Amino acid sequence: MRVAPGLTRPLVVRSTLVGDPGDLISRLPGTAPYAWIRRGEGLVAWGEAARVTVPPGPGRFEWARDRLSEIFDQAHVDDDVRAPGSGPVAFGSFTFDPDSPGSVLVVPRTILARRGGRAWLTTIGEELLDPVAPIRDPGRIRYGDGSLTAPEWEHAVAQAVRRIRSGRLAKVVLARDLTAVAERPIDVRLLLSRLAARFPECYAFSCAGLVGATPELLVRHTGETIESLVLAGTTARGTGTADDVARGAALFASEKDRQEHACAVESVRETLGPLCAELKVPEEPELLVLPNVQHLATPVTGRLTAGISVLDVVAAMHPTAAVGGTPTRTALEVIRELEGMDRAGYAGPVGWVDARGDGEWGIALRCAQISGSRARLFAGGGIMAGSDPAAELAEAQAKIRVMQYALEG
Ligand SMILES: C=C(O[C@@H]1C=C(C(=O)O)C=C[C@H]1O)C(=O)O
Repeated sequence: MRVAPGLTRPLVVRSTLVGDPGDLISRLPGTAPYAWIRRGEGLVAWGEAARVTVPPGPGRFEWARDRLSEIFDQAHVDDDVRAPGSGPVAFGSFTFDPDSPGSVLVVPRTILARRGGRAWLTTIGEELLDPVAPIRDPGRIRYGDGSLTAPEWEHAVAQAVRRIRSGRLAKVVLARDLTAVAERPIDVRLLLSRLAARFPECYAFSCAGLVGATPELLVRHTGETIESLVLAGTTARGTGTADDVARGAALFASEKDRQEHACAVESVRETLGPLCAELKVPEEPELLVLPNVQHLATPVTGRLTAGISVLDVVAAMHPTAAVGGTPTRTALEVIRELEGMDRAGYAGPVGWVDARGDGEWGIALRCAQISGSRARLFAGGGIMAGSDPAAELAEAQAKIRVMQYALEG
């Protein structure tokens, strides 16, 4: 754990109600912004009061929770707001693979939040004046292959299908990466504002260089209540209304996609069941229509038995079969073997947690890892016995377009 220079421990935290701050993203000063926003509500943050660098390995979520509790328990908190996300908050990103380095929790120095029509400001230590630097366009973007070319990735999908047909596993999610190089440094705020405007249904997020707009809520924890939105099963948007509706109906009727979705819902039911006194899982999925794709979606709600942190729920749930596969352990082996890359934060949990243990965590999809003028874009899809490599490649490309749009407008 590291406390920022110039700050004393214990941290001195103050949350106060403020007038409507307008568009939250426009208030971000520029360097290393943090964000979690949906439909104009959520949290933006900047600066760094403390950082927990999480070592890889089993038990990493519990380890991170304990280090964070040490910081939060000692803090002097003056909180007039008393809402989920008021008082000290940590933003976090965990790698998909427990054995990969790069998981982190950061307690920002300044947080601006809006929830249910109220807005508040949380500051740690002395209030700093953070001038908002103008947003700059990154200029032309040049793309390149990541670890695998498109044909190599199709080949990996075909191999996954063979492993599934041989009975080794029922489902595996395979992903690929693309590289992007801009003419100038990439301003995360530009990506966030484009994503939030175009994908208001999704959670626009930014944490430690991982930026995206995910439709998939891993878990929202408020008091005793938890919510999750399970996604799996995807089709493209149509060329017109009739085509759009027909594609949605075909997705809903597709046995392959319904089975793929059922795997994801089952993995969530199995992990949340033991934690909940009550768990509601609808019998049938809904259709979630996004600007680029349509998904089968199941909203799950539950009431927790014990007062546990959202990080404990994340620990139990990750990786769901929406991004890993069924059975999980075999799917992880196949992913490591066939993808030829480290997913880093892609498909890992990303979100925030407060000192009460409330928080919101998504699965980091439709995202890119940004570093200066470079980006690594990721997307994938669930592979079943009936998957067609060319169709899977097209689906991954449709998903990757989210971040291409964020970069290019
Ligand atoms: C793996 C991704 O998305 C996941 C896979 C889906 C699918 O295969 O149908 C749908 C939603 C997500 O759970 C991605 O966006 O990269």
